[in-house]
Amino acid sequence: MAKGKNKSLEDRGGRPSKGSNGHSSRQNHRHMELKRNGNIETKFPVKLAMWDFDHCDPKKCSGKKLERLGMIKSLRVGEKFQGIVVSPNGTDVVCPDDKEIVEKHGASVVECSWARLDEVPFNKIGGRHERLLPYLVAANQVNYGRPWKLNCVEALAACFAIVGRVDWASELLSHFSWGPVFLELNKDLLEIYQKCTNSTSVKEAEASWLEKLELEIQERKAQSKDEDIWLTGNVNRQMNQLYISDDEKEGEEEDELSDKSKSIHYDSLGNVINLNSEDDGSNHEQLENVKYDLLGNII
Ligand SMILES: C[S@@+](CC[C@H](N)C(=O)[O-])C[C@H]1O[C@@H](n2cnc3c(N)ncnc32)[C@H](O)[C@@H]1O
Repeated sequence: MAKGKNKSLEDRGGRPSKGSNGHSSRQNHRHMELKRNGNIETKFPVKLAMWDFDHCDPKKCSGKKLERLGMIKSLRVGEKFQGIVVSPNGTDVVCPDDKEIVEKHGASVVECSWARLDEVPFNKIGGRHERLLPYLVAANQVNYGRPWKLNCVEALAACFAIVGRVDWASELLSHFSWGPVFLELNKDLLEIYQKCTNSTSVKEAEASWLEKLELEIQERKAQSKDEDIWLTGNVNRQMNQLYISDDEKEGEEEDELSDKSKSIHYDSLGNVINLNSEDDGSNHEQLENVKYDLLGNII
């Protein structure tokens, strides 16, 4: 047990500190350890934070990995964040004009499951600068090749890259074997977003990119009448297997999609909007059979 000045409030009989999930959390102990080691908040040039709802397996979760590395701070429900909050609850998208806020106050994310967003008390978290991300494609092993649904480290890196801090984005992603692929995969698009100014101009750039993609898809479909490459599935996803270490493969988080996904469609955040009514979302077995096109639609 901790002694003297290292004793936690809990050890001293005070009220246990709580994480976002309301538990007296191991994270706090980890924070104490990191503080004692002098590691916390010294490992990244700006503040990184997350509200962690403990929906994911700690071994598989990018936010938790950043926490283990001493790079990100866990926030409590009720606590607000001054910097950019990259969140599904945003309305505007991250834009280069956000650079000053990012450099001054940092960036945060909401560590939760995409399938359980309705359990997140968005009114009790967040801040003045909540932002969506524009169209970008995930490189993580769970949602590889899938647009919009980035994991936490990708979301933070995307925010940094859009405001022109690619150096910070690279540094964050360098801790994940697949991480650098995120910047490669999205290089052209990130360069386009970096040339924008405000949220409206990023949305316009996104719209014209999506239009271009849609055209490419139509052209490819027309060209491949006999030999339909779309039937071969998400080529990006297959390629990604090359980048995954055995450790990470073991740690893969299952997606929340069911085998009834042929009738699933997504909104602009990649959320399911017409899940078959009798589907309780519990059947994960067919995940590997789910294929996406470049717009994130199930094919
Ligand atoms: C839903 S969590 C999933 C985390 C995942 N389990 C992991 O290992 O990192 C991903 C978080 O990243 C941020 N994020 C990812 N993609 C986003 C987007 N397109 N718009 C806004 N926020 C996004 C949000 O904070 C979101 O809650």
